[in-house]
Amino acid sequence: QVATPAAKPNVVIVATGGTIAGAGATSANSATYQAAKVPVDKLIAGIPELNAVANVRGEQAFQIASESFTNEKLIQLGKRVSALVKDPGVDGVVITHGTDTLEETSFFLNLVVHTDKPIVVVGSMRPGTAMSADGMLNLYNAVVLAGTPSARGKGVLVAMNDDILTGRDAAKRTNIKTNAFASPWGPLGMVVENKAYWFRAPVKRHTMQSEFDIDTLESLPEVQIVYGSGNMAPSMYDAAVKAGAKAIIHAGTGNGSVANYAVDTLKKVRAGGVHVIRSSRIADGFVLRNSEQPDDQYDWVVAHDLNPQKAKILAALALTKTNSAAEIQRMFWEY
Ligand SMILES: NC(=O)C[C@H](N)C(=O)O
Repeated sequence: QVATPAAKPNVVIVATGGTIAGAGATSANSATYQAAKVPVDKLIAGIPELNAVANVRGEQAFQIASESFTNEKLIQLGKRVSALVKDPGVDGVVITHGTDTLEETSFFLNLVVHTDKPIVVVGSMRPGTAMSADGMLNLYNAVVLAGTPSARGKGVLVAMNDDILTGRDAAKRTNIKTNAFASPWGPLGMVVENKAYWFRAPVKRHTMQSEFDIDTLESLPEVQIVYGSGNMAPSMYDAAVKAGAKAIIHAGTGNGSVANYAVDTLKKVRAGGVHVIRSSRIADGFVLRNSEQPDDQYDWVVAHDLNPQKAKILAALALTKTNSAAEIQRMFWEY
């Protein structure tokens, strides 16, 4: 009796642009190129091996370098992904994305799309025209992962440089090398030769367990980041408030520390109804309540292990639900 081959999974690639869709003048241009040039159908046609692992079709959501993402684009992308995963004919979704803000988008989708189907965000550090371009294998691995049943229920995933990272933690650590992405808590696993190997699973709330739902979201409150350093200008916080921020992420030095000459300004910001959330500018930051500053007394929030750009995403979503600092802090512990 001849075994019938397992049906190939149906995977949709939603393209947004980035270097994975980039093109350089010569094959030696690995760092000088134009992002967001190659359309999704050409990306797919460039990897005929995809046909062996999944039934793939592409959609072009945007064609931008990801530094140009906005809240409106995040919501538009989230709604499209949410609609796709509701389709019983779709087994998984891959999103091709620039690497600059890939970590924000992957965390956002991890928080707002209610599905246990694999959603895999992927990018590349070199354009497809460069020697040793990384986009082809990254995209191939992402499609393999999106069609892998064991990838279900693990939240949004990031497939870069053979690693499987959680969309919650994945962060860009360098702007030139192909091993650009890492998580403070390590990868979940690896994709090697069409197969996903798992070594850990996420424990924070995501997707199906999330209280945030893209289907009920139409906009996000303004949140801005102020970068901490020596010789700060406290007026930067006032400028963020003037720009309409409903929360300010303080990307502090070390423990999320605040310069003594800036504390009064931040206390005034809080007194004016804008939330203050202490994160850290360092890689792998970990900010504890009442360390360095009396957060309880000032009614401030700490970002826990979330870097400033990820804290910005969660703070914006939190503000769609509550204006209580205590409730916002609960969300930073749980997601
Ligand atoms: N590697 C990349 O994708 C960088 C590019 N600036 C982007 O984020 O779109």
